[in-house]
Amino acid sequence: MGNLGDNAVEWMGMTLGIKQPAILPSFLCAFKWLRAAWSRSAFRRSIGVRGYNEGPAVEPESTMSEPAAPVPSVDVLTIDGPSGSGKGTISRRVAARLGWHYLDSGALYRGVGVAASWADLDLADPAALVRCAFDTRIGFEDRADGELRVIVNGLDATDELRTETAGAAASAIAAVPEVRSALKDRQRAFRRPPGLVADGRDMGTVIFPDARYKVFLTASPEERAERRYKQLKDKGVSVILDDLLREILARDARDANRAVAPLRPADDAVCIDTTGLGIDAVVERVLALVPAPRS
Ligand SMILES: Nc1ncnc2c1ncn2[C@@H]1O[C@H](COP(=O)(O)OP(=O)(O)OP(=O)(O)O)[C@@H](O)[C@H]1O
Ligand SMILES: Nc1ccn([C@@H]2O[C@H](COP(=O)(O)O)[C@@H](O)[C@H]2O)c(=O)n1
Repeated sequence: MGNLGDNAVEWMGMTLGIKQPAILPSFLCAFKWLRAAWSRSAFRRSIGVRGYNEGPAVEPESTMSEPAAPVPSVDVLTIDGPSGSGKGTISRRVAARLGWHYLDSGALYRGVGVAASWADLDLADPAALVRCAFDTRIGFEDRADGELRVIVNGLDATDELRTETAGAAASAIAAVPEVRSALKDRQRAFRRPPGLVADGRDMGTVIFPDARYKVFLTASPEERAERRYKQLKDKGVSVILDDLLREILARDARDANRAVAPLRPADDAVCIDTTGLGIDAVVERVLALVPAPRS
């Protein structure tokens, strides 16, 4: 398997079966960055600079059984990318800095996957999975220590959700088109003033195609596996690095090659390769795209 995470063009090349010369992806990414920066600054001039609003960075309680109508006028920053590229970490920090809401869309897929396994559902039974997607209550609690806890059907399932087993189950059910449809409105319901940072695989392409700001994060598979390894080790979970790398590559391949909403950068996304870049540096790179006064 080639390096899946270097940049957006490589992802597209993989999907199309084209092998890109090594230099081309970086060049095209840089070109896209410049083009996007140009159009954003032109747009900014036409509307003026928005004000800063204080607001919760995290959806306090799921509204999933009663999705609100989407509010297209509310600013959205989408952050898509493969597993371990840092979407969750960067999105939470950026949302906190902007005072915007935050949507961890992967937690929805993971939550449904875990609920399906609790109910002993057959992952190959789409009808049962769709029912489960509609019935599962998923809420988020922002802890004082900055950790986001995920509550599935009233139970704190955060630790179970973060396992690679839950990730693989989520990836399997996420390939079922009807499950994706069932979760669409729930995700759009997170779009509320003053703004939303949404992380996932199809935030910029399918769920919020009209988002004003779009980022696609990548990093080499090896670095992503190392990050995950360290993350799990810090939590006292014993894992083997090579196994993690294999699992991450398998999940990336499934997410990128599925028929519906495959993992890929939106045409107007800014690609950031975070290999060798620290968290703070990535946060600043993302914040630089959003022209709002902030602390
Ligand atoms: N730029 C970075 N440099 C070093 N470590 C990072 C960086 N970004 C994220 N990390 C760390 O990598 C780990 C995985 O990050 P995170 O969970 O945010 O990735 P993700 O893209 O949301 O993954 P997934 O899609 O599997 O949920 C975390 O421990 C996080 O602290
Ligand atoms: N917008 C999304 C978000 C997630 N998925 C699927 O869920 C899996 C777990 O997501 P994490 O971000 O928590 O790692 C992921 O591998 C995808 O299969 C999705 O399809 N669309």
